[in-house]
Amino acid sequence: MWCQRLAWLLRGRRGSAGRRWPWLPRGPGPVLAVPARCHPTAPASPCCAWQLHQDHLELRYGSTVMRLDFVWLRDHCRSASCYNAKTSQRSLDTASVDLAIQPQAVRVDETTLFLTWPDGHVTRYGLEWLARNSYEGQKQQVMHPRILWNAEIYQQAQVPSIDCQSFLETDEGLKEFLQNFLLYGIAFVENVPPTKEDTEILAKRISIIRETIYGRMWYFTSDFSRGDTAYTKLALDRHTDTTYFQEPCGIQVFHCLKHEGTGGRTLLVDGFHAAEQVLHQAPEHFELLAKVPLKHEYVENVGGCHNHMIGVGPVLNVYPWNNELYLIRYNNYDRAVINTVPHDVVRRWYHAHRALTAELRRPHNELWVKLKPGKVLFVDNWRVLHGREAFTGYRQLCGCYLTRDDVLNTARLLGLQA
Ligand SMILES: C[N+](C)(C)CCCC[C@H](N)C(=O)O
Ligand SMILES: O=C(O)CCC(=O)C(=O)O
Ligand SMILES: [Fe+2]
Repeated sequence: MWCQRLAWLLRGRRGSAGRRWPWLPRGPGPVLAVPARCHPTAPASPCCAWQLHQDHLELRYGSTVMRLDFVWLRDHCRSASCYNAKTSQRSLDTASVDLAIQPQAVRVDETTLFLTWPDGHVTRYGLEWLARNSYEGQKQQVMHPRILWNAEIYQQAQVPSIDCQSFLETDEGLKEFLQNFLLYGIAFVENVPPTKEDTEILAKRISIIRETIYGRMWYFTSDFSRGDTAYTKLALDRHTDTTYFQEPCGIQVFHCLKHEGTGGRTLLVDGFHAAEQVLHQAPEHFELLAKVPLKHEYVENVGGCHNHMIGVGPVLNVYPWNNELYLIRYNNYDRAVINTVPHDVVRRWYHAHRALTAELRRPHNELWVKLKPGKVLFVDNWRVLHGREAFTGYRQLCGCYLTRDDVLNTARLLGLQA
């Protein structure tokens, strides 16, 4: 039996105080009868214990109990022949791993798990690395630390705007800006010269500009030059943009270059805060909004502009392993005919949508700001909804969309979790 060849060694984290445990081979099925215990030498020290099962290794390290599949373990060997540390790429051909592979020997010392495979290859795994990278470890973490807000929470936090020069010329300024942006989903840069060119320089400092049917850097006024209500003086209810793209734009940049008139304030609402309220009040609504796929559509035939875009996806998008929200698609103007939902679900979906809308419309969730020349707003279009009050007079905005991956890339390079 393979399990008889194992080194039956169980050690406390401090190594030498470890004890041997006789683990009885039992043929197929869970092999282990004796529960693994940990024997730390110091009472409060984290400890490590392991147990072998038919297809996985159960490893307890500190407070994390990990179930590590043998194929997964072989696939994640970081030895020089399996992994190129220079490029951080796997060299091992995963398809060459026997899907019934089992380790021949297991050993754990205070920092490392050692596995010997049937061909003699030895893999070492740092215990800290396993705790961070195992499913169980990942489940306990959030991908994106955030502060969900309503108007009061945001205002009380007194999140500062970042000065343009510090944003452009110092890593500290850029990092502070990105930290605010990641936490709240909105961030401001001030003292920016009110031109499209200067706004573009700002955008390029953190990302690559995402060119769309609206162009790269866009200007817009209420001239109805495009077939969309944004190009009028009408009020716009809270929404996210480009819901009709298969991948909605990640970030939207707004710079109001001119407004001679009244009204035109910008409305901002934290979509994740509202969704979280729905989750607590009625989890079945949350689940429907996260499961039911819908289409959004953009049909334009104005002047020389002819476009037809369709995007498919649920209103709420969550990571399945921890239920963490990562994208809200909410635009009642651009929502297409619902033809992807069977009749016995559609009414429940409308109830769920109503519950979310009611949350999004609670006055205490509304943050109203008047954009002024010189103050540039960055909005996480995967999280924060924007809208605007109707206005009079001449109002000109410029801005652009940014590719999300590149904003997060910049944040990670500055040491932020993104
Ligand atoms: C920002 N800019 C004026 C260029 C485009 C506006 C797009 C408007 C569209 N209804 C949507 O929500 O996606
Ligand atoms: O005019 C505004 O302030 C915003 C309009 C809008 O929603 C957009 O351009 O995406
Ligand atoms: Fe918009």
